[in-house]
Amino acid sequence: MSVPKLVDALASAQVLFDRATLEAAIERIAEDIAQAYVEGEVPVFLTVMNGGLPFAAQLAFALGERGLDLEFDYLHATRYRGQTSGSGLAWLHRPATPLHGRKVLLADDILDEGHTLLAVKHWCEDQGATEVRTAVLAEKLHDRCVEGIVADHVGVQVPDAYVFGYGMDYHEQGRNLPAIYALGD
Ligand SMILES: O=P(O)(O)OC[C@H]1O[C@H](OP(=O)(O)OP(=O)(O)O)[C@H](O)[C@@H]1O
Ligand code: HPA
Repeated sequence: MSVPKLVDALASAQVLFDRATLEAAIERIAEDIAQAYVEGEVPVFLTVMNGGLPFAAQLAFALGERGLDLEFDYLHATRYRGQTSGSGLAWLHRPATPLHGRKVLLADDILDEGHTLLAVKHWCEDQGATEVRTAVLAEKLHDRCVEGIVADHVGVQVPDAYVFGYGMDYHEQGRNLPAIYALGD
């Protein structure tokens, strides 16, 4: 089966948030997060790959600028696998850093139905993390979110449409677009 083309999606897509707006949102999140830790604390900073990568990188710099050191690790859990609707969550990589007794800061691109963040948060707690703080660049507005998960820090709210760019893929394309787009009809 042929892969839908990014160029065709872009032709009918709508820009929801441009780069400057997203960068400002990340600075705002960083300000709040930096205040949530006491001096000298070093949380384990877990990037949820792949989509969380651009957001996590920018957030990490913004936190470094504010004097918060981070211990980096990452995980890869996926339930969309390049498609525009989700199914069962598959773990492709788990963090190697022991989480027992540690504070964890999770960074992901989007909280949509919430299954991914909820499962990852529970897993960190099962590993013995003393606190799991969650930060997402975007939160999708609808009433299909699984119970028990609310992101602690949210950059922007997006409408109930498939969105891509700034880490999020359109059939594994467009992750490095420096804006968030909503897919058109
Ligand atoms: O709130 P949910 O409905 O669970 O969806 C959110 C998750 O879906 C996307 O990951 P995806 O499965 O597409 O993996 P990817 O980051 O590798 O693209 C996104 O990066 C989040 O991790
Ligand atoms: O709207 C979305 N776009 C990209 N990836 C996603 N993962 C969950 N929802 C989305």
